[in-house]
Amino acid sequence: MAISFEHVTFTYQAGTPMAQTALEDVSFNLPDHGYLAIIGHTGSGKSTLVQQINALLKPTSGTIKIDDFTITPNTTNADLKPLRQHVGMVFQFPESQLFEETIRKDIAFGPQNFGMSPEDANELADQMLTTVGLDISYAERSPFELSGGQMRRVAIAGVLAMRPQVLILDEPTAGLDPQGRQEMMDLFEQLHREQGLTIVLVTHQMEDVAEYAEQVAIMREGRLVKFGDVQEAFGDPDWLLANQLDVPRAAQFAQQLAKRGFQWQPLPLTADQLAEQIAEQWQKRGTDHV
Ligand SMILES: Nc1ncnc2c1ncn2[C@@H]1O[C@H](COP(=O)(O)OP(=O)(O)OP(=O)(O)O)[C@@H](O)[C@H]1O
Repeated sequence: MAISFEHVTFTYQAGTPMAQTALEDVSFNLPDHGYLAIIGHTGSGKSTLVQQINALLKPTSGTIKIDDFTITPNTTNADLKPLRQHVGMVFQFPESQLFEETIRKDIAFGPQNFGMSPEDANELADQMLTTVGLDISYAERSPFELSGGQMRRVAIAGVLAMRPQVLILDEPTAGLDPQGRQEMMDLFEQLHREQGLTIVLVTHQMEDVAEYAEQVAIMREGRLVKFGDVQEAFGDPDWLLANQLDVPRAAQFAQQLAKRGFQWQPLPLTADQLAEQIAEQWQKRGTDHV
């Protein structure tokens, strides 16, 4: 699903003395099947922005378009119900929302709530369990017997069982160890690639942005200060540093090597990109010597 924001502003407790503007005149276009990372400091408006995409919050002014859905300040909740089915949201620590006695029941809860028969919902739950990389033998177990990372997978299976076309991930790897983090990010990459899911990822991990995202939105104090392809937006590390944002490690390393004669086109942002360009330049140097 393509997502566009046109001059979106959002104020918490608008019209009261407690009013707090969290988004200010935000506009962007994300293509269908995009993979967008949203980065920025604490309090810059990232969570508020993603909650507009599944219409948990409606704009105070401006318009949001998600495929054929249009959200304005006047859109009613009844109009938004079908949209919410298309947009799945994985909050931070989603495992805290597990509550059923068995894993199968927990995953099947959403689809059944939306009218699917228990048999079909159970079958779908088993499929989703496999999709998130858990064995079917887990289905009858209590979700609370699992490790933290496995519980998170069950919670994600519950979101996927609603068959969303957009998946919003708000710091989905928080609290996981490095291997768990990588496995989780690889799962989202697979869903994006194989099932064409549009992904919107809120993260503080620049390495993940460089490795997985295609587009990046950089927020500062409620404003969108940069939006574009990751390569383009991260191509100027000095700008990132000036905005107190981390530079991906591979790009830092590439900058050091630039002082020793390496030339980058474009600047490598991941270890793979760096290795590939170094190999090309070594090969070229070898040929030049001959
Ligand atoms: N429920 C709320 N009521 C009033 N103000 C809020 C509310 N939620 C967030 N804010 C304010 O809105 C602004 C943006 O907050 P938001 O949570 O969207 O930022 P964030 O970039 O997601 O931060 P973090 O990285 O800490 O999650 C902040 O100034 C915050 O204090």
